[in-house]
Amino acid sequence: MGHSAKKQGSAAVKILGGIKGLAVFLLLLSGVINILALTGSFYMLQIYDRALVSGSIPTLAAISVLAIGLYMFQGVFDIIRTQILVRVGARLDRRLAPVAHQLVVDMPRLGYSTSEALERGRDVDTLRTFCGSQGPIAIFDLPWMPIFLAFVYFLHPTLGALTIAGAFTLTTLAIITEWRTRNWSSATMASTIERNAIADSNARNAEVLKAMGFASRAVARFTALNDKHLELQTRTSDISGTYSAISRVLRMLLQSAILGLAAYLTIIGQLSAGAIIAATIASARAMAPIDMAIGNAKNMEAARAAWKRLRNTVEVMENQPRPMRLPAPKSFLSVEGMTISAPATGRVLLSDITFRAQAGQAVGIIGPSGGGKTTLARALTGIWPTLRGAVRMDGAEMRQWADDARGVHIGYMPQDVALLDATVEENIARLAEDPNPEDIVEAARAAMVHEMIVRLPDGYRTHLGPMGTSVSGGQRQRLGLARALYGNPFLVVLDEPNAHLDPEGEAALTAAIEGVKSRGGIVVLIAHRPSALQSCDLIGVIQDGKLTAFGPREEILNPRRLADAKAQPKAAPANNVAVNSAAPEAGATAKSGAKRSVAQGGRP
Ligand SMILES: Nc1ncnc2c1ncn2[C@@H]1O[C@H](COP(=O)(O)OP(=O)(O)OP(=O)(O)O)[C@@H](O)[C@H]1O
Repeated sequence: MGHSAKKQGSAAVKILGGIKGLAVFLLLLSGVINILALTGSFYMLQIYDRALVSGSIPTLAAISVLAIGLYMFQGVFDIIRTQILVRVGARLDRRLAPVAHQLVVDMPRLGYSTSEALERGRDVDTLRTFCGSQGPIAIFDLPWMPIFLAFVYFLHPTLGALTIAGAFTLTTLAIITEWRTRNWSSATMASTIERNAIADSNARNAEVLKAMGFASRAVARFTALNDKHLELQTRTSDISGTYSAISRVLRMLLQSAILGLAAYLTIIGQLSAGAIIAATIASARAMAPIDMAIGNAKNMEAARAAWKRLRNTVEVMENQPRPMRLPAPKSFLSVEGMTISAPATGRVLLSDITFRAQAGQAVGIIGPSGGGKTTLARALTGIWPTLRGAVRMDGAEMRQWADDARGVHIGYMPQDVALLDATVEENIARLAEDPNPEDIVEAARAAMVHEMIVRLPDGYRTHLGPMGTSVSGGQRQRLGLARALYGNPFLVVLDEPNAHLDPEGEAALTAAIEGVKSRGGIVVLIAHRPSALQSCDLIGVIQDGKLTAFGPREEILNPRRLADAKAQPKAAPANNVAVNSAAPEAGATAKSGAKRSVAQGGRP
């Protein structure tokens, strides 16, 4: 507990570095503003008890000039305070936005919905907006309340006692408001995420909804969640609105009570006439921050929750070790007893996978749908961490590389290639700031997509639109291949790269694989169609989360075995035949094959 509190403290210190000093300054500035806010009360006292009694116009003029001067000072300090708060908000935003966005990028990969991830990004907005609102002003004014209480007490102890009782009641009300809105606010937040996740999913499936005419049902599903969200929001607003109204009424009641009590004290000769108004003004001013805090309870709670989440995020990010820079890998890839679980559910998807490939080799991974091939690709590229065992490049485990440094040596083409909302050039060069055009063209040529790109309206500078939707499925895959090959990475993982490819595209793919092999890279190719496996030296079969066979291609894709498999009556689709039928048998030999190939450094 103590340890984690200390860590949280250090995260907070890091974010708030420099801002804490400003907060102390703001607190002192608020003190000055609050003292100056007594001007009105003092003015009343002086008018009634001095100017009117003496009947002196010069006294009246002098008091008035002094009061105007003090009011102006108060105004100037108020402006300074607001401007500082806005800048504190901006500074927090500048510090937190990159961390929050890093989280937005990381969360979907770990099984969270994109809308939940985006909500974390909005936390920064919430915090910044709060800094520019009345909320922090109320917080900075609250500690100075005793000034006004003391002033009223000084006028008459009974008036002071009444004001203190009022302040106590209103503070209790503020605490109850905060406590009552807290749970509702988090429920409202959860419902916002749920509703936005459905909106996001509907938007992504727009074409399917239109084509098969179930858009209205999708809208109805969204509407139901939206109704739930609105109900929660209404309740939260009802609660804070009710308490805000109660607090306002109480405040008015208190003000009248003070006026009445002051009048009574005047009648019985214990108070001057000027003190009646002075006491009323000062007590109203004492209550103002509490009232403001209650009025802003919803925003305060939202900001508090946002701050807590962001602070925890910073803490997690801060505690990640910063790995040392390693030399570029150039010899081998080894997977050693690797077990992978789904980050979101913890379900084991791949267990005890072991194989090895040397520089210049291509490994084909085949197996039935849902067997775990994509999971393997995610593990090899460091997208998902290993639960047990390790993936190593030249002996160094994936986590020993910082993401940026490792990524340079990895080319990855996912099953569903989605491109960034950027130009062709930026997409291929992985958003590199000042990429070498020759490298981009080299990657494009290797993916045989250069000719296609130069025919686009703006060539390499063509903007691809959201998710790269302005190019065809096949073109997108070839651009994805070019991006994977950019910078000649050591390990190129291609997840069913031939799914949308025409014969020309397949030829490009084969040439690209040969290219990577000849320059001493390693290709891991996940494929359904055996035709794509020609360039592979090794083949692994992944079934039910296990590597059931691994060895030289000729051994695993034995033509006799294939023929035998085809002859079997229950043969599945051609591309799965080799996998489904040959695997168990191959598994027996290839498991030893796998061991042999590991022992021999992966050479067939
Ligand atoms: N993000 C995820 N969270 C939880 N389970 C997952 C996730 N992704 C995949 N799975 C599960 O892991 C198993 C393996 O999936 P994977 O995508 O690796 O299969 P695959 O062999 O690539 O299949 P295909 O050939 O159809 O692409 C499946 O049972 C799937 O339901």
